[in-house]
Amino acid sequence: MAKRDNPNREETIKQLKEQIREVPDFPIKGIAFQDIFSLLKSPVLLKTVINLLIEDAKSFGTNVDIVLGLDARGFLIGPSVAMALNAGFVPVRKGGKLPGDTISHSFEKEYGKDVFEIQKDSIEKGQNVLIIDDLIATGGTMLAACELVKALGGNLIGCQLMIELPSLKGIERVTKVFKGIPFKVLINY
Ligand SMILES: O=P(O)(O)OC[C@H]1O[C@H](OP(=O)(O)OP(=O)(O)O)[C@H](O)[C@@H]1O
Ligand SMILES: Nc1ncnc2[nH]cnc12
Repeated sequence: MAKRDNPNREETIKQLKEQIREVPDFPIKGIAFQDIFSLLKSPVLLKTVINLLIEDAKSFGTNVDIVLGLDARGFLIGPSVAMALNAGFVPVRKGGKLPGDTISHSFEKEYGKDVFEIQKDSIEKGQNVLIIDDLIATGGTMLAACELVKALGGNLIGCQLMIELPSLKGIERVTKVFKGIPFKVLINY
């Protein structure tokens, strides 16, 4: 959407950012944790942030078949965006949570190691997939999700975030591997 269609966008994003609480030394020492729950508890701001994410998702300009949400905070926003795009929702879950045949990918994030899983039949070959999560820090999490989409033969059309921590260069890391993949971010730090 062109800037003139939503002249208050920048101001609104600034207001959203002000409501995200920073918690020092969580979950481990040295991490400045950006807590989105201090924003989502407001009925007005919840609606605002979801509507802006929907606006961003539509601006990828490609028909999306599947919105892929990342465990767990990606689940808070993914289904609303999927509904607005008339797309389906598929979860990527932490290890051992999904029934049936799955594939997995290990990764490292800002504050530890983890493993992601996806159900083998959740994406059909060639389906257009948009990945959504609340935040990108080092990019380890998003990179793992991109690898899972690739392994299932999905057509990755983009990655969408509510928040980017640019100093950790996560987008740079992902786009080095998945060249040319577009990113959309609502709030930068
Ligand atoms: O860019 P990275 O350094 O990989 O970090 C980003 C990831 O870290 C957080 O998830 P977390 O694993 O804490 O899970 P949660 O959503 O269950 O809280 C966040 O929601 C992202 O998914
Ligand atoms: N600094 C941070 N705040 C919130 N979630 C995160 N995930 C990874 N790094 C994070």
